[in-house]
Amino acid sequence: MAPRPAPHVYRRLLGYLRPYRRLLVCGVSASLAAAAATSGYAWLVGPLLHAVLTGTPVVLGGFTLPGRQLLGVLPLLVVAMAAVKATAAFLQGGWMQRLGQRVMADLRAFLYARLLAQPPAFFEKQHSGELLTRFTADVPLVEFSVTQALSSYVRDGLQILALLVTCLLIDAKLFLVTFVVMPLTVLPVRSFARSLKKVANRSQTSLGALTALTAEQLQALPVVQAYGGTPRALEAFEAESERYLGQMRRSLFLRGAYSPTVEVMGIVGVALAVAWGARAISADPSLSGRLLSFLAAVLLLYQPVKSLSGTLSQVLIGLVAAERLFAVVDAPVPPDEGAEAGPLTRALTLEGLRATYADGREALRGVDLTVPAGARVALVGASGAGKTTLFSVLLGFLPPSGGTVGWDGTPLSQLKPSSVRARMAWVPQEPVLFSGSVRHNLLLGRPEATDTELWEALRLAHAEDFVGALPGGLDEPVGERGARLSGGQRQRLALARAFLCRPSVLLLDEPTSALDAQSEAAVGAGLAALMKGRTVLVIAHRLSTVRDADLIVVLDAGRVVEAGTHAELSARGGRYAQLLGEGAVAA
Ligand SMILES: Nc1ncnc2c1ncn2[C@@H]1O[C@H](COP(=O)(O)OP(=O)(O)OP(=O)(O)O)[C@@H](O)[C@H]1O
Repeated sequence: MAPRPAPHVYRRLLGYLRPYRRLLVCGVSASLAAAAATSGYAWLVGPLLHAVLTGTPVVLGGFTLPGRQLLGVLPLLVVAMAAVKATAAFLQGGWMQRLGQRVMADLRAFLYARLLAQPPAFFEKQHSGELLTRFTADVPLVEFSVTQALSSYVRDGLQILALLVTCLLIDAKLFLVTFVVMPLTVLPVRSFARSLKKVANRSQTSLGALTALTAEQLQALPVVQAYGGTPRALEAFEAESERYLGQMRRSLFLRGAYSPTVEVMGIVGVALAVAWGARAISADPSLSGRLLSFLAAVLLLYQPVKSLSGTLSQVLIGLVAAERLFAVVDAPVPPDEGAEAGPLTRALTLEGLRATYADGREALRGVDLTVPAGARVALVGASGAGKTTLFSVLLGFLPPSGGTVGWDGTPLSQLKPSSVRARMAWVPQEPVLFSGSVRHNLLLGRPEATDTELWEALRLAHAEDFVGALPGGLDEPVGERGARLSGGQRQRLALARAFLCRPSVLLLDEPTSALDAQSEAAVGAGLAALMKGRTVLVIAHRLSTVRDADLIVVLDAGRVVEAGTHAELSARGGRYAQLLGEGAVAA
């Protein structure tokens, strides 16, 4: 994606505020009150101090107060102003924080929804650990740009504006002398912004790489340990961590140097004002009250200016994070539209089907195949022949690069992908379970299923006995990726999940993992029950499955090279017979 200028990104970020306009108006109003109270201080302090010190009367809101009487009124006024300012600041902080949190929750949910709609190819390009940093590191940075920064913009910005206007009204000439240096501050701010953006981008990328590396090593830790790879894993981690620290050091240096630079420029302005003011007072002593007010306003400017300049550097980092978030959000998502697919009643027809991966590798090179409804078709072929790719195309994960797939005669491209998936159940070779309870795992395909239905599915999958024996039954946690269950138990839960979906078409990658004889028998029985009465496409690894299939399709280098029954193909002595001989299909 072409890089966009930061203001564009910020405007887009602020677009997320739209649903919460009322909160924004409340926050800005409270900021206005706080800014007015602060300027009030400056406005009053000069004449009041002048009156107290010299005893001359002062006119306040139409009342003429004698100088001495002010000694009683002054503390009350100061307390009243402070109370207004504190209340307004409290309300403003609360409202703006709430606003920011809501916006961030929306952005996070939007980002997640976009990720969930992406096909597997998207995740091949980016490491999942790196994508996770978008949530864990980038979102909080953006959060700052919207929550605290927005509060700071409104609060400090209004305060600065109000104090500047106060200064101008107190004495226009003094104002010009003091703030003549202001335009000069633009120069360091601009070059600072450019450098900081560059460094922030690099440090976020480096943090992403660090997270990706950590996630991968931890996920595969038993293998890393078994191969004695822990020292190398630590080395790689430390190297990446060093790179990240280097970027952070640069970023912190830039941020650290920025505020003092702006401060020094401000002090130069104040010094000019004092010099000019001192000369003016020596000519006209009545100006002293005005000068005091003016200096009070300038001093009150210090805090909001400092806060705003700190905010600016954080915002720049937040914008870099926002650009990274938007890059994910803007990645095109395949549309989920088209006619609703009904249950398969006639046939699944593949005509000249081709499929090419993003790297240009053509995995299917013109597959012709008809799977009649209710038939069991076994796919066999050497490793890399294209069996899994065929499943990916049927599931809509990989768009065909040529040819068509017909669902009862309707091209798959005209059907809504999610409705086609809802008619299928896919049981991968390695069962995929999530941390959570047995129930949580089963309900994935049909969230509304009752406990009775769950037990029925478990019975059909030959998993009823072992789930019944678990202390928590359906509520028993299965651990991360089902780590607390045996391989055979995991497989049977995956089968029960497929039962619950009541699929019309079953895509099965037959499990061949080294199960002991007893659990293999249980998994086999569950599989047989699942296949009964359904249209089944099974990547077969066992002879019993192949033998029972209505049709055996032999794939080789992305093409169907043979098709027929076990008896026909065995007798032919072609590729199928060769595969049997090589043990690609085991007894
Ligand atoms: N994501 C991918 N990107 C690029 N090429 C891929 C990808 N997945 C698979 N391939 C390639 O496509 C070809 C077919 O792979 P596929 O996984 O469909 O084979 P398979 O028959 O299922 O093999 P196995 O029995 O070993 O699982 C192989 O050459 C493989 O290297």
